[in-house]
Amino acid sequence: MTVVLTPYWSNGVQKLRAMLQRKHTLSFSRRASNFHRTLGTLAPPKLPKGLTPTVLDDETHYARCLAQLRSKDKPLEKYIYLSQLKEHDHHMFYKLCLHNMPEITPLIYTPTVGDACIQYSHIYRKPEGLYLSYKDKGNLGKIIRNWPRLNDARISVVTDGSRILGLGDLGINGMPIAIGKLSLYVAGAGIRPDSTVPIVLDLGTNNQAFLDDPLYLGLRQKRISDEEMNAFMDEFMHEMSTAFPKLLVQFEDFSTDHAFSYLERFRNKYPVFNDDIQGTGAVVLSGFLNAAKLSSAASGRPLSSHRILFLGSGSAGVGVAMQLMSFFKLQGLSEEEARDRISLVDSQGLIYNARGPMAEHKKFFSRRDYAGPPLTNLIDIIEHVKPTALLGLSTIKSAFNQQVIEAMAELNPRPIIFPLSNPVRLSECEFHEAVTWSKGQVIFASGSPFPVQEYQGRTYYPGQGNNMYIFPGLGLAAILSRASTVTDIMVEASSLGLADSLTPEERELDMIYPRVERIRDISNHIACAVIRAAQKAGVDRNQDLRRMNDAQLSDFVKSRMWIP
Ligand SMILES: NC(=O)c1ccc[n+]([C@@H]2O[C@H](COP(=O)([O-])OP(=O)(O)OC[C@H]3O[C@@H](n4cnc5c(N)ncnc54)[C@H](O)[C@@H]3O)[C@@H](O)[C@H]2O)c1
Ligand SMILES: O=C(O)C[C@H](O)C(=O)O
Ligand SMILES: [Mg+2]
Repeated sequence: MTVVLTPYWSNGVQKLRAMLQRKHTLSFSRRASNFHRTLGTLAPPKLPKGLTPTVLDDETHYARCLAQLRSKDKPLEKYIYLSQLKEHDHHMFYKLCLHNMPEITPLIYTPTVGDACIQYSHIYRKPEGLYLSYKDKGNLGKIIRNWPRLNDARISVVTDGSRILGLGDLGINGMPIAIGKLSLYVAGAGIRPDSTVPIVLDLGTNNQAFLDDPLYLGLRQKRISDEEMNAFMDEFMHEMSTAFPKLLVQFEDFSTDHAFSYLERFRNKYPVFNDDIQGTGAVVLSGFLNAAKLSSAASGRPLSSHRILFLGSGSAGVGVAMQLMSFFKLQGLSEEEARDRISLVDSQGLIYNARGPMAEHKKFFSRRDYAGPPLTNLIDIIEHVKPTALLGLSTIKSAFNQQVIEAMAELNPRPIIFPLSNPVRLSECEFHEAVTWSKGQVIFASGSPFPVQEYQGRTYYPGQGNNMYIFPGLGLAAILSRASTVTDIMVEASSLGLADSLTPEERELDMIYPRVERIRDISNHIACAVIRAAQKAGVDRNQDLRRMNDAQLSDFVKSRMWIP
């Protein structure tokens, strides 16, 4: 056996202990002779004094870390603990994640990551990603090349912090969103930790409280103009593609206008996708496919007869509405007919043509068959549209109140209610409310997690309609197939793959999304579907995968997943 001691010594005694423990179970300082025997001819190294007599073995240390985590009362303290664990021992961090997904996901991701963002400049310990500011313009290439693992980089989540969850403009404090998404890439799809690059673009902030906060880490200036931002983004994307030729870029939490405009500007030039538009669209289409079947089974009405009402018409609302067009097209409806099944509401009420000028992204779904007067009350809108499904991407807490849920339950034996805004405190309604007010009939999915609910002797399982089910598998597929672009068909394939991944037991329980504990299997399933879609579109630069049959492809995807 070859044992190279030097690097372990230089890295510290704890790592030597960990290495030894992985191979042997000996108590290092007490049994030096044993140690000597096990390592053959190597002389026992001189140990620094003062170590614990018990060697850390993985299982005991895992139990210790979990106990340390659980000993903290506040989610934000748990977040800080986990960040430090990740920095110091990323194997243990991901082991904890993988074995406790339902407990840890809400800590490293929504809802706690929202608090971590708000507090970021206060809880900050050390840099955890790449920070590029407007002051660096003209020099972005040099700074990007400072990234220590240039050749390993495969996936970057980039935010400009301008619309973090439903919390608004958080400037440079958006960094934890990029970090959290990438942690889920690693946990959920086995992307190698070394290949992830979290990036925040600091282009100023319009958040006055942050500008006034002496601890705020970002530039102390208002956001730059659209023209300045376009020039910055062009330089940024160009430099990223030359520094990291194999990188996929995920745009995250850009304010709605920029979310749409940068997706259009770059999607045919570089491998990029927008998580809030495309990832959310895919995850909701998937849940809706399963929900509509349950709802139609109860009502006896065909799938093609569903009508969907959206509260919220930003990047997420419109992104989901666009993706749900596929639901109706899959039922044989034309583009026109599909569009007529979808109605959108924004802060001024139902969106219709005669209302007057509107943002570009709202025009497609603006109703032509209604001339006014303006409908601003949600109950009036529900009575007018008679939806089978009500989806919330509005950031308006409690917008789906008792009256709203009861109105939906009156119209439908099994109403579909998806309050998708994040974090949990901005959710349009809570799970227990939807269950109680609909008398147990609701088919429910929310953006952030809610606990399981008992109602009249039955257990109800909330779905989590969050893009976290999609992006890990979609990203893994794009990386393994070396996709030159991320096409709409690939995004749709991720959605159909997810819808298809429920087990018979999950379906039996009326679940519309699979259990998050199975995330790696789900990501594998999604990745295979997306790779096939990339192959059909001819955007796969790694064409070796074309020769594999489905079983071989799935084994290959699994074999490429990093395991802590
Ligand atoms: N579940 C998920 O996976 C997921 C994914 C992406 C975004 N989201 C959530 O969706 C929400 C919206 O994101 P976005 O990017 O579209 O933001 P956005 O700010 O662009 O959109 C919000 C929309 O809500 C509308 N709105 C605001 N107040 C309203 C009111 N009183 N009545 C009706 N409509 C109102 C606005 O007009 C706008 O159309 C956020 O909370 C975000 O966290 C969830
Ligand atoms: O980050 C999330 O939890 C989902 C989504 O991307 C959002 O912006 O809300
Ligand atoms: Mg987002």
